[in-house]
Amino acid sequence: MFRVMRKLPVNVLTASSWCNGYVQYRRTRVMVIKGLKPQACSQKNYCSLPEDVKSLRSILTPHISKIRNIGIMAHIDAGKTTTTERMLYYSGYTRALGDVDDGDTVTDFMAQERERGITIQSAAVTFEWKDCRINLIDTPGHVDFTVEVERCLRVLDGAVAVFDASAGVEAQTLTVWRQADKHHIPRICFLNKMDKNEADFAYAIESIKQKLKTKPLLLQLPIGEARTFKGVIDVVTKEQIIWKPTSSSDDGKVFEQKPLAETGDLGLLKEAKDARNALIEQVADLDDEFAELVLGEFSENFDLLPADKLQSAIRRVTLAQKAVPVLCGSALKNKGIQPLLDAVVMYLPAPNECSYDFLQWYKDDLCALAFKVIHDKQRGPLVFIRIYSGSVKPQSAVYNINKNYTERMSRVILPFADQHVEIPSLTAGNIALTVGLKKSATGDTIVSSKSSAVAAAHRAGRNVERKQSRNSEVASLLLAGVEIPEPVFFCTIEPPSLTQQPDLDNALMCLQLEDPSLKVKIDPDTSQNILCGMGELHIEIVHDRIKREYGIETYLGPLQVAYRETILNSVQATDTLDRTIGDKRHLVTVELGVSPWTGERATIPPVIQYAENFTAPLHPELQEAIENGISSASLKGPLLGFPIQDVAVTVYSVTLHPDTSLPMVSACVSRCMQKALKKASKQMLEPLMSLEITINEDNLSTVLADLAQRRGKVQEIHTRQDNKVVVAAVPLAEMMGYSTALRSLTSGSATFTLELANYQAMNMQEQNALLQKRGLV
Ligand SMILES: Nc1nc2c(ncn2[C@@H]2O[C@H](COP(=O)(O)OP(=O)(O)OP(=O)(O)O)[C@@H](O)[C@H]2O)c(=O)[nH]1
Repeated sequence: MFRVMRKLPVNVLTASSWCNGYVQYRRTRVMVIKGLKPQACSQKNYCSLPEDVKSLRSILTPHISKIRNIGIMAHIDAGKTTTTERMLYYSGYTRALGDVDDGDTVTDFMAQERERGITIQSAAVTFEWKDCRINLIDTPGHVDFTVEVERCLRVLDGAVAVFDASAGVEAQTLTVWRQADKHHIPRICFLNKMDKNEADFAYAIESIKQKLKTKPLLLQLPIGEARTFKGVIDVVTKEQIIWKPTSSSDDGKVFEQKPLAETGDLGLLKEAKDARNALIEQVADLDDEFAELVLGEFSENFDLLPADKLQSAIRRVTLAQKAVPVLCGSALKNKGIQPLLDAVVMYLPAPNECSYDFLQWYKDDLCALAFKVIHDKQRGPLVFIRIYSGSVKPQSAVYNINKNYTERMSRVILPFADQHVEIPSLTAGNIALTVGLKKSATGDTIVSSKSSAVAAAHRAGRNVERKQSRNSEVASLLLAGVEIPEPVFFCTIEPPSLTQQPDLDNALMCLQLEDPSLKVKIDPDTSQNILCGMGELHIEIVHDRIKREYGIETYLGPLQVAYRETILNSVQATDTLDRTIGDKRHLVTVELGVSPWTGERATIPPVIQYAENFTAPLHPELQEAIENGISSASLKGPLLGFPIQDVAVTVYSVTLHPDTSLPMVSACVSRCMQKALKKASKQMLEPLMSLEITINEDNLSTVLADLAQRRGKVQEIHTRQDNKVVVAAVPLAEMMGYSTALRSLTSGSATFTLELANYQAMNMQEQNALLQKRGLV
């Protein structure tokens, strides 16, 4: 029935740590699903549920308790891809074991994409294991407070952490582990590469204890070491599981599982009993219900304790994140993956076992999070959504809270195996691929209607209709979505010829939907496109993607820091605009004042107040025109034209000739505000970054000396394992090329993360130097 799916290893460049300004290029294997066009299609490229595929039918409407939304996280090269591939193979998702070694080039990849009009990356693959539906969600390999990682972790209910058993916990494992801690995600550890000569089970366990500060629950012990590694002892059931090649295949599908008591291997049996007793004691320490059971009925002989009682207790402590089950195997040698899948089903939570605060606001209404957008050249954007409550149906209108926009979801698809199965509806807990949502971007929250959002907001104690409600605070409250940091770098981007401008605009629009940390603006003076991103390499990667994926060779202007401007004193101004257009006289006089805003939180849109003597209630359209004028003036500060921050505007009076149009009012307000800003004492604000560098002690003094030259202020130096961790605040302007500089200072042994802390006032000397550089002093 299914066409063969082949996984093509393709090297592409992916951005990892985008929002910290520190991006690493990495070669990633992208899953390309071949034979997309199903055989029994009701419509082109779509397939209704094939009648003869019973298993499909059974998993299309699983009970929520039978769903697992999981991710696989790992340090680079720990075996994430190989493990995932085996999972897909044993579940029947793929028909052949994929080739993990590098092979095809990016060009081949692009050719594939062109040929079929779509590339399905492994953003979320759905497969069946036992009677559960597993949605495996891709998590990026390199992570550190990134939008990419945030969006993935946001939709995961559980995760498998894969380790190289010869290396134990590596740097990136620590980072992803911390991220998962932050999102309270229950985990299972898989010690991979047990076939390697250097594999060391005990060492890996110790490093999990020491470095991750967690309690590993040894659910398995390896049988054999390195080349002789052939299987595992299941500590919970006291069984041995041995993978033996058959005469026809060595794909690991066949394995032998039997109680150790029957094998006659007394050594292994003793090992299993000791490990089981230790496990029971450990779990009893963490779970009162289990402790009662063990100390009562089974205190004399733990051997009599049924495996299912122990499994239930392990599940409870795993979900409570008091401990982490550990399994082992060798993905490459096809050993240990089926028990790992069993453990995913058994110990990781179903969506209804995870608590999400915002669910109470929506009750049974739809609430879903768009977590990935991919572009299909024929069908437009395909949006992956995680449904938290309610359900989605094809041909239904949905409301996007972030965009304040209602749009139609034309199709709901389950990307199952190599088929896109159209489904009539999908309920809470599921991951769906939707067609028709043209404006929805990564991180947006989708609900059934605007009134449903308003009702949810009321339940959450907020009023969505209020003017201030579109601010990010309320949006994130309603969505519990992904927090998108403000871009801190920008540059101009131009197509090779004006005829390609529409193509470039389209490419930029598509990329923005996929990557919410990328922003594109138009320079009002030059009409050039301005690309705003989170770091030097973020912008480089966007540049590269436009070339590779859209075939446009663009030119980037010099990279610049996104400064802001503010004022230090209160000033008033008056302005009059008097123009006659045709037979109409547009006459308006505006009087307003600007002053520094001293609220708790920094604000970019100016805080607008109306003077008390503004007696007559303003017509809403006139008010909108006035406020439009204020916001347009605030985008261009009086010093260098950067946006204004922390300014309050008081409108004293607006006097109009009856024929005056609203755009004229906006223009006059804008001009008057610019006049006021110019009169005030002005201050440049620069982005201040918080920097964390992990280095070995030998490099500490060199790195500190370099930081001092970059106007960095060291806030803390502490020890992490054998390394020193330096925490500092450094102006972004001093961090250009830091990745290369740090590499050369430490011979490549250091790593760093960079995050926007806030905007700080520049001292007069620095400010003058900057203005001088721009020829303004
Ligand atoms: N010996 C051994 N090698 C393995 C095992 N699993 C994976 N490898 C090898 O380790 C290398 C990296 O494996 P991948 O599966 O690509 O690891 P990854 O974590 O996905 O790597 P990135 O995507 O680059 O982060 C490949 O050469 C694999 O063949 C294993 O169980 N044993």
